[in-house]
Amino acid sequence: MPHHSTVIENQNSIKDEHRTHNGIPLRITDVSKIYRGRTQDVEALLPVSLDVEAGEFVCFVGPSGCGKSTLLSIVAGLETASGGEVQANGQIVSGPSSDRVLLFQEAALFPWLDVRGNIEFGLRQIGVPRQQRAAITQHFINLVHLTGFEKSYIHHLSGGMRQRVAIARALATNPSVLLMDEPFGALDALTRDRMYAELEAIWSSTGKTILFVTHNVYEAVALGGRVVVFSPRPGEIVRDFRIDLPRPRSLEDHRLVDLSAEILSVLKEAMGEVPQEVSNG
Ligand SMILES: Nc1ncnc2c1ncn2[C@@H]1O[C@H](COP(=O)(O)OP(=O)(O)OP(=O)(O)O)[C@@H](O)[C@H]1O
Repeated sequence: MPHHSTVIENQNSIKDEHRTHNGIPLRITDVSKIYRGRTQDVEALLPVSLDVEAGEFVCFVGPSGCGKSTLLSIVAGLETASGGEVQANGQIVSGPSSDRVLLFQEAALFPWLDVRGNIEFGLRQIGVPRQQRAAITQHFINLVHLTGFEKSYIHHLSGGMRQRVAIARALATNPSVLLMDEPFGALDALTRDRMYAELEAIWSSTGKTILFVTHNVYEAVALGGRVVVFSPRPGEIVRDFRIDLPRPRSLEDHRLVDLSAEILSVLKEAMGEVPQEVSNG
């Protein structure tokens, strides 16, 4: 269980620990998945292997139905693998853990609680004393730029603000891994662009390990230190790109745009589409 009294004071040392300690908090080894149905089975994932280092930001891109969400759920411990295993900090994952938090497109917040109540919910569950709870909650409200909205109810917030509440709630219990399944998929383009900058800043300041699923190659390149490309179902990894663009990233950076185009053409090739430039050349 994370040590909550240190969450705020040691924010920097937590970050340093993640950065300097080059451990492998996530090791995915030959993980495959077949959903067994009454009439037919669905082969969702072929054996997939991936090591993720502490503090890495890894994006998964691939066509709809290629098993990205399935893999994320297996890492979260919410779904069991048909073959292979996931290790988190050296332990085989056999169920959910407060150290690996999953966030979805629908922020899944409690409508009967205000922003503060939502963010402190998890802290209450694990018995963090009131005063400490209040301090940790306020810290994360400030971090996601919701200062002044502590008493707002969820239905009064925009989609982007809801996602920020969800991120703050996930961070409050100090997990080492955030698993994000298309968290910005339902947002308008402008809000989405703002959320990229916010998430990048949050990641930089907290040093969390992030696995981020998206359909959107541009989003993956804007955020990820790695972009892992999946083939169509049954999904397997076709490429693992390192993205060395400087941070904070500018969405107008032509290198970002060029790299997105390159990865998109790899994705299209995996989908059996011949990229335009290639067919013309
Ligand atoms: N519980 C389930 N039972 C049966 N089949 C499932 C189940 N969950 C997912 N599938 C199937 O497994 C395949 C992979 O699904 P998954 O949601 O992991 O893909 P995805 O890449 O995340 O897709 P999307 O980007 O559309 O969310 C799909 O064909 C899906 O229909």
